[in-house]
Amino acid sequence: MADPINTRCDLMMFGALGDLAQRKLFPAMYQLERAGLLHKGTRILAIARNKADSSEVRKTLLGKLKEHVRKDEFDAGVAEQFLQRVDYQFLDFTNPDGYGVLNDWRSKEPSNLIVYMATPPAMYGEISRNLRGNNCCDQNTRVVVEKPIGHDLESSKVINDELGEVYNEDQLFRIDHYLGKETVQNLIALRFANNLFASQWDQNHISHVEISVAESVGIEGRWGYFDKAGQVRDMVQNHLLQLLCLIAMDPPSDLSADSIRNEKVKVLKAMRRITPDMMDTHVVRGQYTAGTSGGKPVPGYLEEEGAARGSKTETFVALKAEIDNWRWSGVPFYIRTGKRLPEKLSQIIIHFKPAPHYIFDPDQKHLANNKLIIRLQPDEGMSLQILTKDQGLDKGMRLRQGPLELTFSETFETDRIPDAYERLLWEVMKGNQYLFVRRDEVEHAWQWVDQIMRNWDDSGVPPKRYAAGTWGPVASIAMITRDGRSWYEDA
Ligand SMILES: NC(=O)C1=CN([C@@H]2O[C@H](COP(=O)(O)OP(=O)(O)OC[C@H]3O[C@@H](n4cnc5c(N)ncnc54)[C@H](OP(=O)(O)O)[C@@H]3O)[C@@H](O)[C@H]2O)C=CC1
Ligand SMILES: O=C1O[C@H](COP(=O)(O)O)[C@@H](O)[C@H](O)[C@H]1O
Repeated sequence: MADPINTRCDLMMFGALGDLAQRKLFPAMYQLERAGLLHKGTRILAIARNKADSSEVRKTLLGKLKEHVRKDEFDAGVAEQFLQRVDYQFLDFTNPDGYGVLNDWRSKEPSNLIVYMATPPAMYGEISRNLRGNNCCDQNTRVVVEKPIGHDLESSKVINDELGEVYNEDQLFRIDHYLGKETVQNLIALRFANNLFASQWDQNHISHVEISVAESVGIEGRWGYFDKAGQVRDMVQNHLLQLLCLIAMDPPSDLSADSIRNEKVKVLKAMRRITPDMMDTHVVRGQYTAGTSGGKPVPGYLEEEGAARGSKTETFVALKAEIDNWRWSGVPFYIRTGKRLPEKLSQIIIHFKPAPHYIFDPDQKHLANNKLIIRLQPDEGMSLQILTKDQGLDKGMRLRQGPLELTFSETFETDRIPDAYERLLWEVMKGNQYLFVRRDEVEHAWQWVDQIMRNWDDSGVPPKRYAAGTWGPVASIAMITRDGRSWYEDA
């Protein structure tokens, strides 16, 4: 068990009554309380624009904790203790004159301050200026901002500039919640603690890599947000490119934030631009139509609540990415992500090249490459597919493929895997930036995805349809089949 934070820090939560705060952030802080990790003096100021008082908001938060914390992890006593830390302040974030009360709250018991902006990103600059204008922040303030930062490179620069006017880079904690997932951090351990893999991790030994992040949910009532974003901005620009970087980066010299971030940036810079002539072979965009999910009928994207007719926003994308550097030359990274796919499943598959000289049954040659399957969620673990001799006198030297299997929950008898936001909030309190994204990472990632979206805008070609409950448009299967390969579950 980790030790509680020994320096007190207080938290101002902007957007405290929004979806993210209620569903993820308060439950995560409740879990830190349950684990005894919060400093006993830590206070939380929930800030939103609903006119309410602290006791009403505590009641609302209690209801949300009951809804979003697993039943066997909910303890009324811990919830009560946690909610005692919470005060509420209503405020229109755009009104600079309202921020004085925040300063009063802060100066009652000064401490290190964390400002969490669970608000639309366009507000980050204004909130920051208003905080500074009212002396609510200083050089020790840590500021947490959510993704996506902007909707393209240009708008992200504006937001980053606005944040940079008030805070130094070492005060900024840009969230990508995938970096808070235990299994994603495990990629660093897998690669750099096991020389077995480190020595095989390049184009000499790996033929291609697959990264799939499939969601069974649709857009969950978030049409207003999602239709402006789409799956590339919502998932690829951040989560999938971060996964790709962790798989592709060179070994960092240590575990410091900048060593890791420097290596990730090198990968992003080496990614080959996808030009208009590559769109047919390297990119597939899709949009779901009516179908089924969990055995029940579900509407298509254009029939979701609040939908506008004729939207071309993608709910699925498959990409063939290439990294032009010494390590990865000629090794495609096939990535795909979508909503309303058959199941929730995030996995990375490393396909190793076959042995240089094959001596077994020619009919079995297709089996002859090892695969490392890294399951990020659910059923976290990994499996190395290796070839052995089929047992029995009659089998000769026939081969069979089987797994060396590591399922974390079984092998390590883990009680529970903490939610990403628990880890991330805990790291912010400790002031560790290694699981957060630096400005140049965000901007290089935008640069790469922007050209894809520009190509879509220029061509005007609509997304390909796929029925909810299927693995995306058939074109995504054709994209990988053309290279003589298949997505792992089809193999
Ligand atoms: N929800 C999610 O699952 C995820 C969200 N994010 C990011 O997190 C951030 C928050 O998202 P989400 O919680 O979904 O958004 P919501 O719209 O649900 O919440 C935003 C909150 O900010 C408040 N707000 C907006 N403008 C003002 C204002 N001028 N004055 C006072 N309050 C204001 C809203 O109040 P009101 O309700 O009155 O409008 C609401 O409480 C976004 O940056 C999003 O991209 C990232 C990953 C996942
Ligand atoms: O950031 C986001 O992530 C979720 C998927 O996260 P996961 O932890 O459940 O895999 C996605 O549904 C959402 O649209 C996106 O904004």
